[in-house]
Amino acid sequence: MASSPLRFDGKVALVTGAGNGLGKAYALEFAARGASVVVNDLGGNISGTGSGSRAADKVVDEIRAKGGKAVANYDSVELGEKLVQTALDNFGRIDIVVNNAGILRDKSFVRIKDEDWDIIQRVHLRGTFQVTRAAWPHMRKQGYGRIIMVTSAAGIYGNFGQANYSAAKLGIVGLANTLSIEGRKNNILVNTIAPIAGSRLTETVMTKEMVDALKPEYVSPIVVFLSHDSCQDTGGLFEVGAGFFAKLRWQRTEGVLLREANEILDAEKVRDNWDRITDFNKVTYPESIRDSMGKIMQLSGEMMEAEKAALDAAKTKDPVAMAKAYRAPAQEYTYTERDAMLYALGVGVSTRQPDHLKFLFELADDFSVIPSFGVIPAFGCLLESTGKIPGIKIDPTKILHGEQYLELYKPLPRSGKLTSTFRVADVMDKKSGALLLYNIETVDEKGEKVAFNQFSTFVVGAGNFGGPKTSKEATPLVDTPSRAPDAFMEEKTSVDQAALYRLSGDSNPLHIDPSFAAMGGFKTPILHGLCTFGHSVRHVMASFANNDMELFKAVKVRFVKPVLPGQTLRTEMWKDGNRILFRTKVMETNDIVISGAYIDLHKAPSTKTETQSAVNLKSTALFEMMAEQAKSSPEMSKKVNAIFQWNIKQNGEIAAVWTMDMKANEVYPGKPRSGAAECTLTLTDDTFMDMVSGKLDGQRAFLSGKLKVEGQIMLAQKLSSILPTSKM
Ligand SMILES: CCCCCCC[C@@H](O)CC(=O)SCCNC(=O)CCNC(=O)[C@H](O)C(C)(C)COP(=O)(O)OP(=O)(O)OC[C@H]1O[C@@H](n2cnc3c(N)ncnc32)[C@H](O)[C@@H]1OP(=O)(O)O
Repeated sequence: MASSPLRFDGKVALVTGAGNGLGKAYALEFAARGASVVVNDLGGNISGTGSGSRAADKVVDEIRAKGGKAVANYDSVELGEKLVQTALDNFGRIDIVVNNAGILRDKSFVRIKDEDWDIIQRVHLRGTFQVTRAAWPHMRKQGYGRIIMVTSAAGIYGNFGQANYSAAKLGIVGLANTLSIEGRKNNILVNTIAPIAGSRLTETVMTKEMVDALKPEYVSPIVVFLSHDSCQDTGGLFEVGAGFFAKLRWQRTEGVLLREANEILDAEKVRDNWDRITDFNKVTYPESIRDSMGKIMQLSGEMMEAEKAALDAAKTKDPVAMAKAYRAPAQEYTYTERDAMLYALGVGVSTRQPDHLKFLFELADDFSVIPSFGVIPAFGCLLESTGKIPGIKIDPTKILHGEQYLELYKPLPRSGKLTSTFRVADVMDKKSGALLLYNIETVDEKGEKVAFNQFSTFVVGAGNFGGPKTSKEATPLVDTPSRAPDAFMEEKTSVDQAALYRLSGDSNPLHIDPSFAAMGGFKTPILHGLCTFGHSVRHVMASFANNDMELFKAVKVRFVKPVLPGQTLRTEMWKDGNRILFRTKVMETNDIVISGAYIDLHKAPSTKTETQSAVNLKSTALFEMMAEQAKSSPEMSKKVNAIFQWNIKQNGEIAAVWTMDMKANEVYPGKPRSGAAECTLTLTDDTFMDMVSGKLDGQRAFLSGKLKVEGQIMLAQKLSSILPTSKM
C-alpha cells in the first residue's frame, strides 16, 4: 500500500552530536524531509576532550548542497540554552530535539575515578537535561514538541566496564518516563531509543564487517517516525539496530502477599516463599506508578480493615465469628481462549461431539466459554485461604466439595482479567463435619460484576464445635420431581478426566495422588466435584438451550457422592419454565452423585428444543434398534466405529437432529455433524406425539410401519465413501 511520505516542512529539529554517525544520519534525514536543522557538534573526541567546528560544518554543507536548510552549533550540550537559542535565532522555533550526543570513559569499577564518573554524567544525563529544559517552555507555548532520548543496552541491562555510562543512560530513561507524563497535556511526546550502530563509539569494539552491517541509516527511520506529528506514542522505549525495531516494557511477577492480619513478617517467610515471589509464570505489565503501587495500597487498606475485624472477633472467642472476620486478599485471574479450551476438555468436551468447535476452536464463529468456567476465577480465593481461616481446625485431606452455586451477570468473555474477593459467609456444624460457606464476587477490569459464586466445603470430622446447624446465607436446593425426567444425557468420563481438569486450577492432590486420597479415606483419587458439575452444566445447556451459552443465568448443585474418573455420568433433567431441574447419576453404580440441582436460563427453552429433548429421551429404543440394524448389516458390522446423523422429519420439516457415535454408543442431539452418514426418519404427526408421550417406542413404531426410515439404502450406499472420514 502506498502511503504519504513523512514530511517536516516548517518544523525545526535540533540534533546533538550530529557531526558523525547516528546524529549525522538523523540530521540528514530530517533535512531531506523538509525540516530546518541545527547540527550541533562540539567537535571533540569520543572521550570528551578537544573541540572544533569541522564536523558540524561538514554536515551543514552537505545538507545545504542538497538544497536543505541547516545551521551549525559547536557548544557543549551542558550549555543547552545556547543550542536552543541557535534554533530560535536562525529559524524562529524549536519542534524536535534529539538528545544524541555522547562520549565514553569505559573503566572497570575498581579503576573508575571521580572524573570518569562525573564527565559521563555531565555529558549524558545533565546534557540531556539542559538541552531538553531549554526547549521545553517553547514547546509548551506552541503546544507541540517531539523529544527523542537516547539510552543504551548497557544502561538497560548493564555491561562490564561501563558503570558510569550505564548509570547515566538508565537515568535518561527515568527522565524520559517523567517528561512523557508532564509533556502529554501540551502535546510534547517523549520517547527513548537504545540504538546499536557502527559509529565512532562502537568501532573500537566492533569488526569492520559489523560496523558496516550496523549502518546508522538503519536506525534513523524510527527517529523520524517518533518525531513526526502523526506518531502519538509517548513514554516508549525501543531497541533498534540493523533494521530491527522492538519495544520494551516492564513485567512483574504476580507477587504474593506474605503478611497475615496482625502478623509481624520475618525474613524466613520471604526465603520460604522465594519461588512464589519470583515466579514469572503469571505476570502483570505495570505501565504507571498507579499500576505499580495501586495493588500495594489496596492490600494495605484491606489489611487494616481485616486486622480490626479479626481483633474484634477474637475477643468474642466464637469460632464462627472468627472465621467470618477472616479477609483474604483479592485474587486476580487472567485467562485466554486457551484456558477456556483447556477447561472445556477438562469437563468432557470432545471432538467426537457435534458442537465441539464452539468450545475447542478459537476461530469458530460462535466460539463460547462454557458458563461453568465461571467458578475458575474464584477458585484462587479458596486456595489462598487454605489453612488460614481462624476458629475452625481444617485437615486438608478431609475437605470435600459440598455444594456450589454460580450466577453469571453477563456471558463470560473469551479472555479477560478478573478479580475475585472472598468472605466466609457462614460456618455450620453438621456434627459429621463442618460446612463452610464462601461467597466470592468476581468483577472485570472495569469493576463490573461478572459472577457470584457460593462454594460450600464439607470438612469431614470437623463438626461438633457448637456452631449453628443451618444458615440463612446458604443458597437453597430444589426437590427432584417424582415424574420421569423430560430429558437425559449420558457420557463416559475419561480415566484421565481429573488429571486434565486439575490443569484449570484446582490442584488439590485428592484428585491425582493415591496416597493423599488414601489419607482422606478413598481407595483411589476421586473426580473434582466441579468437573462433574461442568459435565452436567454442558448436558443441560445442550439439551435445553441448544448450546446457546448466553442463555445461562445460574446453577446450584449438591455433591452427594464422589465420582471416579472413567465412570459414566447420566444427567437427568426436568423442565420447569425457565428452570431446568436436574440430578446426576453414575451409571456403573446407579448412585446419585449430584442432587437438588437446577440451572436457571434467561428465557424458557423453545418448544422445538423441548421437543428435541423429549424425543431424545423417549426414543432410546429407536437408537438401540438402529444400532442393532447397523450391526446386523455385514458391511457395518465390520466398521461399527462410524458416526451417524439422523434427521428426524415431521410433516416434511426437520424436527430434530441426532448424531450417534456407534463406537462410543453415545447419542447427541443438536447440530448436524459434517462427515456423518445421513439417514432421514419420517414420522407421522400421531407417531411423533405418541413417542414423545412415551406411548410408543421406536421399535414398535418401526415394526408397525408408522415410522419410515427413508435413508437406510442411501446410508448403505454411502458407507464405504463416508467411513474413512467419519472414523474416531
Ligand atoms: C483446597 C481448598 C479448597 C477446597 C475446595 C474443594 C476442593 C475440591 O478439590 C474437592 C472436591 O472436589 S471433592 C469431590 C466432590 N465432592 C464429593 O465427592 C462429596 C460428596 N459428598 C459426600 O461424600 C457426602 O455428602 C458428605 C461426606 C459431604 C456428607 O456426608 P455425611 O457426613 O454422611 O452427611 P449426612 O449424614 O448425609 O448429612 C449430614 C448433614 O450434612 C448435610 N450435607 C450432607 N451432604 C452435604 C453436602 N454435599 N453439602 C452440604 N451439606 C451436606 C446434610 O444435609 C445434613 O445436614 P442436616 O443435618 O442439617 O440436614
